[in-house]
Amino acid sequence: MGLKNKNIGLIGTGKMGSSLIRGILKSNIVDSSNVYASDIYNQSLENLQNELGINVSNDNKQTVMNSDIIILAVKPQVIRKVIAGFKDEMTEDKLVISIAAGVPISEIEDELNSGSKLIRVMPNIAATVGESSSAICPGGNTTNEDVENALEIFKTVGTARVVSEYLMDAFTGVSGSGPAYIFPVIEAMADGAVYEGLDRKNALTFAAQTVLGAAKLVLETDSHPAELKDMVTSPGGTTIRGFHELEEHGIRSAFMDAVIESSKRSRELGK
Ligand SMILES: NC(=O)C1=CN([C@@H]2O[C@H](COP(=O)(O)OP(=O)(O)OC[C@H]3O[C@@H](n4cnc5c(N)ncnc54)[C@H](OP(=O)(O)O)[C@@H]3O)[C@@H](O)[C@H]2O)C=CC1
Ligand SMILES: O=C(O)[C@@H]1CCC=N1
Repeated sequence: MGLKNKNIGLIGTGKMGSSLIRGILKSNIVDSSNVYASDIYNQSLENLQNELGINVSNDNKQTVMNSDIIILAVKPQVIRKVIAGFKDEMTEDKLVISIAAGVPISEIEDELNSGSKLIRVMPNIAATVGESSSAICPGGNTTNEDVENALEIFKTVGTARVVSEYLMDAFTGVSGSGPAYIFPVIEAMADGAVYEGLDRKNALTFAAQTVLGAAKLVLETDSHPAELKDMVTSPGGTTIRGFHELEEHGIRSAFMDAVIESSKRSRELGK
């Protein structure tokens, strides 16, 4: 039971694949000798091998043959072609985990041999620093142990919970894509501080720590964000002046629309 002595394979070592490899190895749930990775981009493989000591190959079949759990971290647009290339190496004991945005479980199961075990996951790039929030959705042929293994892998890189598949597009909108909506917020807040005379390094550090602190307050207190906002906002003070400015620029609808459009795009990618 558990991941001890299991081999984990990554197909696709781009931004998300390499983020997961780094996160998983940092947690020591498996040894680097238990990790196999393949990609068509040689330089990223060579870098990962030199830096982390994992097994690498240009041949996805090698990864599948050597692995008990195979994480598919290629773009949704190529996932069907990638599966077609390795499906002959699949056996019923192997578990495939797809992190492709939008692509439904039924479509991937159709591409794999019948009876194949599949789990769909939506993590995010904060896996690199152990702070992903991953939504996990098991396919029909998986066992409780498979789900436990997937939870263990994705809990090493942040939080992870099992969700219903019909909500995966919404999780993609808010959490998969979400970090990209917050980075410009941090940069723009730092820009404001630079405008006011702070040096860039301090401006970025203070802006990022402020976002981290605000997120922790939401997660670790039972308070509604509006209540927390009111705690900062003194009557006639500094915060309400800044807040009025944000409201004038339609901050809430901008962020809501970003998540809604991202979720819509996730649904489109599945068609
Ligand atoms: N980036 C993110 O924050 C998140 C991404 N995802 C999902 O993760 C998946 C990967 O995204 P991301 O890491 O951003 O994409 P990347 O393009 O950075 O990584 C994909 C990697 O797969 C490689 N690749 C392409 N074809 C093959 C093939 N036939 N065999 C093996 N490797 C191949 C690509 O090589 P090359 O570049 O040469 O084509 C690239 O290195 C996507 O499905 C995405 O929806 C999910 C959550 C968050
Ligand atoms: O932009 C994308 O399509 C991927 C999926 C979620 C985050 N990045």
